[in-house]
Amino acid sequence: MKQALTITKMKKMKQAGEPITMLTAYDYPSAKLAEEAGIDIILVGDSLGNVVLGYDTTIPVTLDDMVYHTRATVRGATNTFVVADLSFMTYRLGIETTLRNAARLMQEGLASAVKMEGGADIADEVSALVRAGIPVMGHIGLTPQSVHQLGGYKVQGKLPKEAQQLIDDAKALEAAGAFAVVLELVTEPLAERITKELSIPTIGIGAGRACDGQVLVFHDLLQYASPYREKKFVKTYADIGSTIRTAIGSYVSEVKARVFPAEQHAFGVVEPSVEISNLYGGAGSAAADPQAAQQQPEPGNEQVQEKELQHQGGVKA
Ligand SMILES: Nc1nc(=O)c2c([nH]1)NC[C@@H]1CN(c3ccc(C(=O)N[C@@H](CCC(=O)O)C(=O)O)cc3)CN21
Ligand SMILES: CC(C)C(=O)C(=O)O
Ligand SMILES: [Mg+2]
Repeated sequence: MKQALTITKMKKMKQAGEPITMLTAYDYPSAKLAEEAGIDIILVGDSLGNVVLGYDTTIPVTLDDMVYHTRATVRGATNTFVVADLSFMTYRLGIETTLRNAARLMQEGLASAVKMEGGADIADEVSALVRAGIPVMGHIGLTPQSVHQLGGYKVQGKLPKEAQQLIDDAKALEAAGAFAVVLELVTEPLAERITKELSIPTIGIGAGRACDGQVLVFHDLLQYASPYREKKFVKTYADIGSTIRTAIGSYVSEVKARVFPAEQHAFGVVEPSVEISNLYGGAGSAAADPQAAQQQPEPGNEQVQEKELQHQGGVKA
């Protein structure tokens, strides 16, 4: 069984130029499959608000939602480094609240680390968590919890002033002790520059090819009923959405047409040829006694038959 990644090994991977792979997953089966596929890091992202809870944004996601999903995810991926998002406002109400909330993700959710959106503005919160032994992954660029402030899900850092702010934010996170930084929806040249200037790994989503790692959302890359499946930053690796839709459609048609359930899916249906031949000690004797072979057991008589079988077995032994 492979060993879970550590934050020390992630830094070594950056130095060695070995890409780090991260995938969001929100529950037991998706985490299990991601671990089996060899993913380096699982992120229990607050994007679960969009893809599994059906909200328009990540803002309604609560800390309870995150704890619940993190715990389920960790149960499915016991040998993978699991990072959990601190949800909207859970790290903006002071250091003490931030520590308490992150502690819940670690103790109740069993996460290995937390992620939070922001740069220099949350450096104090980041360093307080790190001092408390909680590894922190930063997240800058498009920060979806601020979607209303940003005016939409747009590429960030296009203007020189904005780009400089993002570089400063990345450095502030590194100085505060973050072990990695997610760069979301920033231009490739900016992501390259930040990646070069940091000693900690950058993990990109819609941030181009130069990052030390990449992250995508489970439901996006698998086209699993995701609202973001056709975006430029996503690549579709499978279309399980249409596989599921087609399969459920077949189930519906077969039930409507009384094709399913068939005889093999039902209990207590006796196939005389099999049962009777067993009763008389093998296919040969059943064939030798055509009257016995035709004998139909009465419905609900299975128990009696089973006793007879046992008796036969006892006599033979
Ligand atoms: N399923 C899922 N995947 C995600 O990647 C994701 C979420 N949910 N929820 C939270 C945020 C929202 N995200 C988004 C949402 C929309 C765009 C988008 O429409 N981008 C435009 C770029 C617009 C521009 O050029 O400025 C695009 O066409 O890709 C990007 C990221 C990323 N995050
Ligand atoms: C897209 C990633 C970085 C994220 O924060 C999430 O899935 O919530
Ligand atoms: Mg998130």
